[in-house]
Amino acid sequence: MSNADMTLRIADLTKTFDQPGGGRLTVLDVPQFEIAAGEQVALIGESGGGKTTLLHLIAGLLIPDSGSIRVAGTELTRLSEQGRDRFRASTIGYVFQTFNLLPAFTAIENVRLGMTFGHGNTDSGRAKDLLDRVGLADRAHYRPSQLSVGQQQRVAIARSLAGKPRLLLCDEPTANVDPVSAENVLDLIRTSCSEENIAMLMVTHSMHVAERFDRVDKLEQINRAFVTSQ
Ligand SMILES: Nc1ncnc2c1ncn2[C@@H]1O[C@H](COP(=O)(O)OP(=O)(O)OP(=O)(O)O)[C@@H](O)[C@H]1O
Repeated sequence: MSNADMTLRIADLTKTFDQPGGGRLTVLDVPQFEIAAGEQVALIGESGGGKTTLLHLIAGLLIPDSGSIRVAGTELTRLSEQGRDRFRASTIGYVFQTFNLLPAFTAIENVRLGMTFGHGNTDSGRAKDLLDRVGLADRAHYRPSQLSVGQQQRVAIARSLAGKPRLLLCDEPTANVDPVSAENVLDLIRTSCSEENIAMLMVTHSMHVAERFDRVDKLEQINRAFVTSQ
């Protein structure tokens, strides 16, 4: 496929960390990893293998030792830290296992924050639509502590979509919610990405989640470095 058809294109990526006992640990050595526009990919792998590290690199929260990371045609490794922050806000959505909502703000304010970082001004209509889409129109003015855990995760999903990202990164988004909410969360993310043609990479430990995806990649298959904490 051509560059234009690829939302994510990684080449010859390496990432090492200092080890507490001295020396450096190579966590990632990925010759090639690509996600096409609108494609949905589940990433599975052993604990400590480097899945979260890979998501952080793609989000520009970490920088690699070497290699190339292109997201929607932009080479992240050429951007400054500020440039990466700006690019992330406008182009990448991130759903965390632990939601990361701001406790002092209501549901709708949390969703709007996903836009302020991206475009400077907020679109109240879209924030409302997103809360409606995740089934929380009647909870718009509740703070996170006044919401159930599953509802908090749905607010976090609405926030991640607020800036109209091209790529959504999800790190175990169903790990902390009950099985019924997990199904809802998964459906919601997948449907929202399909509707807005957002490419998506979801890290999961759950085979139940992974088997819902057409494409399931094992980190061990794309990563020549092999690290495990088990
Ligand atoms: N800042 C850091 N400094 C040193 N080592 C680190 C750092 N961050 C991660 N590592 C190491 O990198 C490896 C990969 O960690 P990472 O969190 O990416 O794994 P993971 O596949 O997401 O694991 P899990 O499935 O358990 O969440 C681990 O061995 C970890 O100890």
